[in-house]
Amino acid sequence: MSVHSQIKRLTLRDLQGLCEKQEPIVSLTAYDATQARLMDAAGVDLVLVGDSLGMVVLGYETTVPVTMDDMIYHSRAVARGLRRALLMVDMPFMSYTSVDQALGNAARLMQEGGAQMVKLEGDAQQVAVVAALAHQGVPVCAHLGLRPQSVHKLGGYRVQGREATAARRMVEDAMALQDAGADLLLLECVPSALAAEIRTLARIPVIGIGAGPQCDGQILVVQDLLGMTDHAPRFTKNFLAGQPDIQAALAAYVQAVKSGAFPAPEHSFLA
Ligand SMILES: Nc1nc(=O)c2c([nH]1)NC[C@@H]1CN(c3ccc(C(=O)N[C@@H](CCC(=O)O)C(=O)O)cc3)CN21
Ligand SMILES: CC(C)C(=O)C(=O)O
Ligand SMILES: [Mg+2]
Repeated sequence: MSVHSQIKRLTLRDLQGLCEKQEPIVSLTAYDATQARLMDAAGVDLVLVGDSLGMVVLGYETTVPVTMDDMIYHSRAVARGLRRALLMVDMPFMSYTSVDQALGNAARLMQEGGAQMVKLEGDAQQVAVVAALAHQGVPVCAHLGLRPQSVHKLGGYRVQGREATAARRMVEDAMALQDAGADLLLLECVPSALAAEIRTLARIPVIGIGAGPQCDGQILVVQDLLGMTDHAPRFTKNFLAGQPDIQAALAAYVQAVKSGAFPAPEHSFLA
């Protein structure tokens, strides 16, 4: 056995273990091998090749134009940079409209892209797809709240679940996706109290972005953390400010999430 195989690759069970120990799961997006290598070394637990790459890497206005080939190209690069972190990859817009299509595309993300888990934006409509993936042994993260692939339907990137009926529906959707076999929930742009309620009810880890401090883990887009984006959403923070280099910024983010210092109230939506 070579010395290079000594570092253990995290698994879904390890993420569940962190959750049970109440140790926050630290997650970031990555789009290339250099980013992946640096965040892996900094102790990031879960790396997402997000379809946000359409915006922050490719310069589109939304994530809608992103293709399966785009996702696989970047996943392969990120996979080469990781030794410890678990690799999750987004299923892009319209790549999971039926069970058969979702199975075929998840297979490509795992076999060609090196994904250990896939993520899809969903509500109760995606229960059959999540169940089919789970039955085939594909770990799945269900992304609720603000679902950027629906931006043209939503009419903008807004906080979701502010009204009582929408909040109720989100709780029901989260439970339905969990019961269908989802292994993780990701909540984007939801009031902190709603995220806390879903986390209390869920028996699987809940990762938040703009979902307040009471989640089992936190995720950010790496360009926001490094202060590279034009108008970063308010739930982000520039962790490079005051740090000498990118390694130090990544270490500061890991420390801030593990200690519970991030997100602070100004990064959260109170209602
Ligand atoms: N750089 C970047 N960071 C992200 O977090 C991100 C992307 N790109 N692209 C894909 C989606 C789109 N996301 C976004 C984009 C904008 C807002 C935003 O401006 N939100 C308002 C909230 C408005 C309200 O109160 O309803 C904000 O002020 O943060 C939120 C999420 C999150 N994702
Ligand atoms: C913002 C995260 C959760 C995401 O889905 C992405 O980067 O595409
Ligand atoms: Mg995404």
